[in-house]
Amino acid sequence: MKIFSSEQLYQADQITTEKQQITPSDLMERAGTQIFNWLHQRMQGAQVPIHIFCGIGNNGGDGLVIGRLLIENGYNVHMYVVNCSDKRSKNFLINYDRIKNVTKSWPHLMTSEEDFPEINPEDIIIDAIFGIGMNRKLDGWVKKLIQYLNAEKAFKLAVDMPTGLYANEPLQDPEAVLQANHTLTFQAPKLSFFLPETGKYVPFFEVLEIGLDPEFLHTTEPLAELIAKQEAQKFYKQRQKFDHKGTYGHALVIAGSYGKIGAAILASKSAFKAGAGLVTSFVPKCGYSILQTALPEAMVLTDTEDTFITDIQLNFEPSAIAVGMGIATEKKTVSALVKLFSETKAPMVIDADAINCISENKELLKVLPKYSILTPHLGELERLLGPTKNDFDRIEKTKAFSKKNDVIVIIKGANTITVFGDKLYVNTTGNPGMATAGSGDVLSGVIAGLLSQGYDPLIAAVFGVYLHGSAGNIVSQQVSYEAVMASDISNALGNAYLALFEQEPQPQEEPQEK
Ligand SMILES: NC(=O)C1=CN([C@@H]2O[C@H](COP(=O)(O)OP(=O)(O)OC[C@H]3O[C@@H](n4cnc5c(N)ncnc54)[C@H](O)[C@@H]3O)[C@@H](O)[C@H]2O)[C@@H](O)CC1
Ligand SMILES: Nc1ncnc2c1ncn2[C@@H]1O[C@H](COP(=O)(O)OP(=O)(O)O)[C@@H](O)[C@H]1O
Ligand SMILES: [K+]
Repeated sequence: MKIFSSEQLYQADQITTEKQQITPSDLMERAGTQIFNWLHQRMQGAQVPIHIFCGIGNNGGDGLVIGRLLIENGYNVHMYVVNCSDKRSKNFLINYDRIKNVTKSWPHLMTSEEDFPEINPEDIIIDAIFGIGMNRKLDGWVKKLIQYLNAEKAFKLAVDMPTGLYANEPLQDPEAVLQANHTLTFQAPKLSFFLPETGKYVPFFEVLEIGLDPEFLHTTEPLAELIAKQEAQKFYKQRQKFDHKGTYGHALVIAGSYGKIGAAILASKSAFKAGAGLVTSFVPKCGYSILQTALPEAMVLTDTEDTFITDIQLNFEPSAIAVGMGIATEKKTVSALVKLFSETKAPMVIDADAINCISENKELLKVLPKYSILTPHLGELERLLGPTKNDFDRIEKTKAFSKKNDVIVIIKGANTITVFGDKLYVNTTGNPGMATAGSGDVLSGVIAGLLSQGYDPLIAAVFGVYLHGSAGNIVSQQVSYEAVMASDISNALGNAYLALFEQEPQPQEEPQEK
């Protein structure tokens, strides 16, 4: 699914009205009707008080349409206009006028704190104050209204976006954002829903299609691409009957130091689980017996040094490499990386301490192989790029880094984002159970396993992140978030592949009366 910017959505709006020969207020009617249908299906006429707060722009206009339809269908509706400015939009005014046709009680005009209504915990609040058109900080009584509503226990439903958030710009005032329980967003999710500083205000959302021009939606390069099952399925390469282990490549995992050999085990095992034909682990000498015991399927090569990596000597040509998990940042390790980066032709995943080595020794950037995949968590990323001001600044700096160095960067987190030049891929799988030691090592192994099977680096990155998160979801459903361990995620990779083509359970039909 595509994530469009607010500018693109305005453009889509305009093209749609032109091509479909409808008025903007017809489009608003569609949008409001979608939300009404959503509510009506769930409420079935229940007389719960619904408080609709409408701004003075088109988001407010949507609120007025929703209110009108609810009133027409006999719901218990209380409408308010958050009258913070005289500049009411044309389509707000059209729908303001239409309210007259369905009720004698005109929406309550709010102009100060004194107008804040009483709301009970069982009531419903609909936030149609601002949507994608918010263009400045909320202040004065409007900010107080948001805080007042946040303090209420009533269920809060946001129209298009929670008021106070921007679609694709950083948050200005965390104390002036509506804490919506649910958001119904039009046509495409917004980038801010997926970033840590802003996404926390959008715990649940659904996309409601409003019939924007399909050609525009199809042909426009989006701000980002959301990767869910439907997208992930397209990446999968079917195995052929006469394939043999050579077909799936020989992955090399360079990892571990004294006390951190587990990183090499987790990554090597995950490369196998992702489908690599052969896996060799390169570790300091101290890791030899540990690896041979823990993972008999892997071949093991060792450094001359006992406790850390100093010189990577190979006796084969790997088809993919994952390097850096638990290798520390000793000077000799940095030299070994310079040599590896300069000489190796295989596609590479660069993780953890290998990223830290780059941050501390910028000369490594000069030899970074093209299309390498870097997999930093936020701490590693800040070390690499320097401090960033906010989530959006971080994305822009990562794009610049990716372009300058011709690499793919995976920003790991709740919604991991893969960055390649200006392209962004936002992952939808994963859960807080995966915030556990070693889960990053598993991801590096998975991506190396995909690379070794011949997946293109960008696809290996995006697909690997999806499968890894999916495995994490499968495990957490079995054992709880708390009990997820990295080795469980690795073990669940097989189920993640199977889940890729599993049919979703169909909703049970209501029993029919005879
Ligand atoms: N294609 C789409 O996405 C569609 C969008 N529609 C709705 O239209 C919304 C966008 O409408 P608008 O562009 O009118 O924008 P909004 O309704 O979000 O409000 C913006 C208006 O309020 C003013 N304003 C902005 N920030 C303010 C602040 N902090 N304090 C006081 N005034 C402020 C602006 O000058 C502008 O007039 C969407 O979010 C959606 O709800 C639908 O009606 C139809 C289709
Ligand atoms: N809250 C979360 N939701 C979803 N995924 C998460 C969450 N926290 C962590 N993860 C995932 O777990 C992995 C953690 O990686 P990392 O921090 O490198 O772990 P380690 O260094 O212990 O191996 C990443 O893939 C990240 O996206
Ligand atoms: K809103």
